[in-house]
Amino acid sequence: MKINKPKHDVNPDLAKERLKCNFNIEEVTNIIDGGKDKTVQRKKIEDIALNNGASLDEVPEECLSIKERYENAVRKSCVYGNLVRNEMLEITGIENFESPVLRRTADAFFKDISPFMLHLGMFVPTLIGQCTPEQTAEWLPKALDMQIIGAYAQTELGHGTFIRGLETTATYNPEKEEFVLHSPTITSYKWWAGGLGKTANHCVVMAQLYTQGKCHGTHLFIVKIRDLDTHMPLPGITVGEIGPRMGFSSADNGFLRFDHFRIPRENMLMKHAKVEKDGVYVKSAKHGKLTYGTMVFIRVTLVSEMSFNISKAATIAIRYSAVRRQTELRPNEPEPQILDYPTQQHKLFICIATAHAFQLTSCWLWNTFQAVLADMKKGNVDTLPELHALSSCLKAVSTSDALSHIEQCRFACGGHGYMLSSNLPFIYSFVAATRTYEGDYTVLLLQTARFLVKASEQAEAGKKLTQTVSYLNRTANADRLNWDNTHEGIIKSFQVIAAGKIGQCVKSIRDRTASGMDYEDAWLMTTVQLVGAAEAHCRAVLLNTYWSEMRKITEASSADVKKVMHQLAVLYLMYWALEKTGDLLKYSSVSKKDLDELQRRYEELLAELRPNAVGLVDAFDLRDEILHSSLGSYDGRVYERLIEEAHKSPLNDEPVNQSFHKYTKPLMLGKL
Ligand SMILES: CCCCCCCC/C=C\CCCCCCC/C=C/C(=O)SCCNC(=O)CCNC(=O)[C@H](O)C(C)(C)COP(=O)(O)OP(=O)(O)OC[C@H]1O[C@@H](n2cnc3c(N)ncnc32)[C@H](O)[C@@H]1OP(=O)(O)O
Ligand SMILES: Cc1cc2nc3c(=O)[nH]c(=O)nc-3n(C[C@H](O)[C@H](O)[C@H](O)COP(=O)(O)OP(=O)(O)OC[C@H]3O[C@@H](n4cnc5c(N)ncnc54)[C@H](O)[C@@H]3O)c2cc1C
Repeated sequence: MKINKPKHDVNPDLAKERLKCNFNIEEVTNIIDGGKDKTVQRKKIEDIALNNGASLDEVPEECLSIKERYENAVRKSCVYGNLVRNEMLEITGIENFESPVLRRTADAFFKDISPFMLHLGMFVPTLIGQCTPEQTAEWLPKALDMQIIGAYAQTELGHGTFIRGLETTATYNPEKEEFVLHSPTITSYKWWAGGLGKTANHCVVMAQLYTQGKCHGTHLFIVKIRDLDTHMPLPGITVGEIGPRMGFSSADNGFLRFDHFRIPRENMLMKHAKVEKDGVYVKSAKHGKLTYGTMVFIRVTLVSEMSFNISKAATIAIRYSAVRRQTELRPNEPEPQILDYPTQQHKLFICIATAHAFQLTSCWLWNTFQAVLADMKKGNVDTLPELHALSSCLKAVSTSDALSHIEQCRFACGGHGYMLSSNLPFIYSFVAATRTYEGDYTVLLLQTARFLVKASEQAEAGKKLTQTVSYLNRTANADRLNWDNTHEGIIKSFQVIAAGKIGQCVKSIRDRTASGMDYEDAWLMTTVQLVGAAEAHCRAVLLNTYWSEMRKITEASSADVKKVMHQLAVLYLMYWALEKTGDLLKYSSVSKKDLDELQRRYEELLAELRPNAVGLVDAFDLRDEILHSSLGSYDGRVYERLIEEAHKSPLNDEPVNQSFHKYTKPLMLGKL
């Protein structure tokens, strides 16, 4: 397999690691990609993206000023967007414009983020999901062809989570057949939308719809905010960038204020509800939350996005750990590779397993999402609540886990991991945002908890539940599970933990209402437990899905690949069992002896996986251009690259910085 042709000789330690690998790397790559043909397709697309010199930066992007960074990112986005439009979509098919493969190639162009990301990431999906056929015909081709560039402006300065509390108004005027968009307060400024500040000329806006003197709640509108020729903001629009932030530094997150800004009636996105010419409001949707569809879609895609980010961090940290040597174990012996330390393996091997767990779960979630869309096309919205509950908890837990694993990867690289040239800080700050955007962690787990409490009550009433909560039917009357030290036993114990926690929440709410509290207060008082219950449910889903999908997907694999994939999944089960020993002790008959045995097996498994660690991250097949890391390149020439990157610092442009003459010398001479 032709990958990552090294420019230099490979670091000898890394070369030795590759000889130790005892499975076929390409076979695992094919599994991750979803099949051999998909690997071939991905490589073809990567060649198109990466053989284009425009992705290269002469000066590292982090060394540029805010303006230069943005301008450079726009330059690269245009080249990249053009490649997507003219060459890559021909290979994936236009319907796959958001394929993870395209997403992956974007990383070769942007260490941080493209100002166009939200155009493809949210604006286009909103047009696809919220327009009537006529509206789709009007706007979608222009958006896909980049003739119009859009943002998704929902969040306001005063409200992000509570969508019903948004203040922007869209008031219908039947005489002119127009909506008037207005921002009535300072807190109603649209805030945060990616690409809105300087890049977009259109945006989708979430606003409270008023017609015939009545408010009908939040609806979506497409709004042209800038002149397409001059790019000047239109009269009635105040738009700008919100200022520097922790990450997302090469994009332009924006603010937007409307001053009685008029748009045609046809600009309301009318798939699920419409306003007739005379102002009559007509709702066609069978479910009240279909205007939130883009968020559900993005939550679903974020699970695969997290797998990708963990795989990048794990590749960097494991290759580095094979090269780095530190501390004598015994006098006069060579210092070991830090990858030989079990504590290092504990930090890192879970990252490989988690990347696989999230990848397989994301494929399964994607299929569930497609099935729900198909149901909805037939007018059946019954499966939506389960999808909402699933996508909410998987988004929350996958982003949160990804963040802590990526931080562990940085810790695993010691001081060098703190360097921007390692790329770990970029990956970390990018993923840090995902825990908040598209629904904050706690808020989304509480959405799942609502579903679980209802499901638990239905199980209690003897109703048969849907697949992801069917364990509540089986465990409704179980108190403590008899511990069974098998893989299936661990998965079952997580289902029992989830059932136990949900049951405890239901009991707390009931006890509180019985003692006179109203339901809202009883719910509020129980929210700490409810978040824990939803997390436990999510862990049960993740463990079960990873295990069963891994077994399915490796059915036809070679024995060595089957073995290593199996080892990773077992590691994942054991890691979480050991992380949650308190819960196991509470909800199962597990003993101290069982837990000691589990710990011993876990430590043995780390040692068994050790020879395959580099092979496993090579199987992610992340080209150097995508990794952007001085520590994680395929050739492992870590120290040479660190020195090379240091020389690129603008502070090294001259031997003496002018500040010496201006400030330091006068201070030294007492002349300041
Ligand atoms: C050219 C270069 C390009 C380069 C790259 C290209 C590739 C890019 C590809 C991919 C990358 C993608 C990147 C994405 C980047 C995203 C950036 C960030 C964007 C944003 O953040 S947008 C804003 C997101 N905002 C939120 O998520 C807000 C969170 N809040 C909510 O979702 C809701 O308000 C709520 C769920 C918390 C509560 O809503 P509400 O008050 O209205 O509802 P409730 O009363 O609580 O519930 C009532 C009822 O409804 C159910 N419900 C709620 N939501 C949904 C839903 N979405 N679907 C179905 N049902 C829902 C809820 O459970 C209740 O049910 P019950 O009554 O209990 O039955
Ligand atoms: C990098 C980035 C990009 C973004 N891009 C976009 C974009 O393109 N378009 C867009 O519209 N928005 C965007 N957002 C906004 C984002 O969607 C919101 O910030 C997010 O949904 C969280 O809402 P909030 O900021 O109002 O947080 P808040 O809701 O104010 O949360 C603050 C704290 O309060 C807690 N909290 C809030 N409500 C509850 C509750 N009911 N129960 C318990 N705890 C609660 C939360 O858990 C959190 O700890 C972006 C945000 C970021 C960081």
